[in-house]
Amino acid sequence: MKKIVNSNLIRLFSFMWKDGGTPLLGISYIVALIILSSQQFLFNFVGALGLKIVTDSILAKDLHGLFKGLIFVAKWFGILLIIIPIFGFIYECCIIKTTMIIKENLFKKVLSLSLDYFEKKHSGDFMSRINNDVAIAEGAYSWQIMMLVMAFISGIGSASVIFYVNKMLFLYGLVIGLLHFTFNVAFVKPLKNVSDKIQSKLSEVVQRFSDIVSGAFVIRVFMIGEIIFKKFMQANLAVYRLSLKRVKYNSILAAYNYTAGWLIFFGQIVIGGYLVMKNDLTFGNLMISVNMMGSLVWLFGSVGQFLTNLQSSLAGAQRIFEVLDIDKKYLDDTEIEYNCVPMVTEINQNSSSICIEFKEVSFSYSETKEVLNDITFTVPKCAKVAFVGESGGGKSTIFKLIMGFYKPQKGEILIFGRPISCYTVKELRSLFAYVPQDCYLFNGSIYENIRYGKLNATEKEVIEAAKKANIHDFIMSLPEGYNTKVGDRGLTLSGGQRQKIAIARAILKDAPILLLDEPTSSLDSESELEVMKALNALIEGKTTLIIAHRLSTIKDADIIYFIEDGKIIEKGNHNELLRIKGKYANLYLKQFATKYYF
Ligand SMILES: Nc1ncnc2c1ncn2[C@@H]1O[C@H](COP(=O)(O)OP(=O)(O)OP(=O)(O)O)[C@@H](O)[C@H]1O
Repeated sequence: MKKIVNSNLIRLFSFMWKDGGTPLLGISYIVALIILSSQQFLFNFVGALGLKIVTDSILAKDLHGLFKGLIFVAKWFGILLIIIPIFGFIYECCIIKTTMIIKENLFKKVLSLSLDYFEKKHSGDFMSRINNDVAIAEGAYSWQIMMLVMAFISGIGSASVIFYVNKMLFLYGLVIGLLHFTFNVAFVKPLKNVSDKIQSKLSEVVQRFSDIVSGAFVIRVFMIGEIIFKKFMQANLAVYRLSLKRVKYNSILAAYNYTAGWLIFFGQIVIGGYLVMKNDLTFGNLMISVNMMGSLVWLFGSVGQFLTNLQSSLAGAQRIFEVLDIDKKYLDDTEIEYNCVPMVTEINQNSSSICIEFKEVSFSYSETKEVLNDITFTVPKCAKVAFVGESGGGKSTIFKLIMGFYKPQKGEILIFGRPISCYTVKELRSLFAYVPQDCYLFNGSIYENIRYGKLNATEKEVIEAAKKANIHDFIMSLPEGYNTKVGDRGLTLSGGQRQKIAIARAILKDAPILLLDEPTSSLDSESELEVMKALNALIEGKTTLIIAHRLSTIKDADIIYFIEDGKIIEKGNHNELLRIKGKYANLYLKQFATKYYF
């Protein structure tokens, strides 16, 4: 536990020095931390000295001494009142900057992760870590560390002053403080346990919220709102019950601390008063000791709680570090894994008549099930090649391998005659334009969304691409035209309009290979026709790989591969496949009959 506290704390502080931080930030933070943590002791000390001067002067009927005490207090409080806000401001600036740096590092890391990682994790988990855990971790380097340092400076400083004033009162403070510490520490573990449980349930609550946003459409169509709500309420109620438990512990502790504080105070007055009566202590020194005892008792009473709070915050930091430390194998930088020196020569797209070649490729996501089984095929340059077959056959997996998201366990994939392992990720991805089933539109304008295809495209190029994709007239009919903002996930546009924007984006990219993953599957026949027109503009002169369930869209393909259980079981063009009366013909006739029937 100690090691985790130490290493996570040091790592949190390290963001002030490196990975975006600077020595100036680190030094400013430490100086501000020390000054702010000393403020309580300094105020108490100045106040206590002032009180001593004033009470001793009152008892001696010394008016001059009374004024001296007043001036002393006013001078030092004035100085502190100027210094503390300045360093408070510097401290807050350091905290805000550090949190920004941590978020920046997290964002960069999540951006660099491979598709594989996202396919296995719930997006709500990332959201929870970025929102909740960053805020929790911030507690560690903002107020928790300050409270801890403050308790130590104040407690040890006060103990020294009391020791100097009177040994008996010091002994009383020490014994009573240790008893106080023991009682408070008894609550630390149960409080920590309950806080940890609340944290993990809160993450579940965030995930449920993420479900109702991302799955808004499905929830409504399937009318599963009630069941999703029940699941949310399970987590929400758990947070409520655990929070009540925490409140119960905190209430008992607060009542004890309040009572104990007064009893300690009275005990001190009684012992101190006795010493004053015996002339072993001046009344002024009793005042100093009364003022200082509060800090000593505070140190003993709260250090356990402060350490626990710090530990909880560091658990939040640990969850952030888990993301930052995700293994290299999950980084979207396959060349690290492929262990192949990238070629320095330009990719020669004209050197071969074959665009893509799979040579006895086998692949599985896990050890239990082989998804592609010794698959061999070619895609000639500028051809339109379709992949059809039953769901789960491995069609999308072929696309993922081509784009380098995964590497095959066996066999070789060549693109323009060059092994995929010898491409850098940048080289490889520049070869493809991709139109998925359901296009993701980023928060922002339609113009920005199309321009993601080519970041340095001119306005003319963007408009040209939209015209080719047959979406320009629609965009111009919107009140704000190309500047129209698309909502989160592009929900304000129809499926067909979103697809056409994705096609315009792909046209703008002007890549030699097109990957179309069932681009019309979610559309009605009218929109399908429209999108197919747009696709024809995109396909012209390119090598096109298309996954299709609706066979009407790929009748004109040069080659059709029928995939089943990770194997190619039929190959040919539409007419050839119909002639052999195999699986393709069967599927086509089924779809044709359905269409005819309806
Ligand atoms: N990230 C993943 N991790 C583990 N298994 C996966 C993953 N993605 C796909 N699979 C599994 O691999 C198999 C092939 O999936 P794939 O998506 O390639 O099929 P498909 O032919 O494209 O199906 P569909 O036509 O339904 O899109 C399926 O059994 C699927 O469950």
